[in-house]
Amino acid sequence: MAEGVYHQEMHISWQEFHDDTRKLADKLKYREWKGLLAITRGGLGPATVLSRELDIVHVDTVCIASYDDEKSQGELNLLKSISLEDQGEGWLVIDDLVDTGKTIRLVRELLPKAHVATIYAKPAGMDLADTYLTEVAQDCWVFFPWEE
Ligand SMILES: O=P(O)(O)OC[C@H]1O[C@H](OP(=O)(O)OP(=O)(O)O)[C@H](O)[C@@H]1O
Repeated sequence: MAEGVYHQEMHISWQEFHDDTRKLADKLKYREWKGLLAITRGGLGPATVLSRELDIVHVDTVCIASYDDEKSQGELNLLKSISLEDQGEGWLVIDDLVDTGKTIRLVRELLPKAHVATIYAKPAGMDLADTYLTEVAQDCWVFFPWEE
């Protein structure tokens, strides 16, 4: 593990990811969504499951890169933005994790009325997610199955 702010790690299996994303979907079934936006790349896996669970066919991406391989976050790089009517009202944005909240802050600037959901949330950024499933300690680095 890299030195610095991370002192623990958590490895999520494909089964755990699938189970957790279905539980997140249950929290999001209270309304119809106009569409689903995945924040790349971490939101792509959850978007596959959510689009089925919530029966959303209109799926698009907001492409943002930040962390490098050394677990340090560089400047956010907005590779593909999106423009929606009504400031994103009625749209669901999905990411795997909110950590510092920098990524979601940028998405909220683009789509202030969209509903932002993540499966996992760390304390520093959790208030920026409208819905999340599970809190993770700030000093824990999460490994997703698609990264192993
Ligand atoms: O709350 P923050 O501190 O902004 O961190 C969370 C973001 O970091 C990860 O993406 P990353 O930039 O590593 O890119 P990836 O999804 O391509 O792995 C994750 O998928 C979130 O998008």
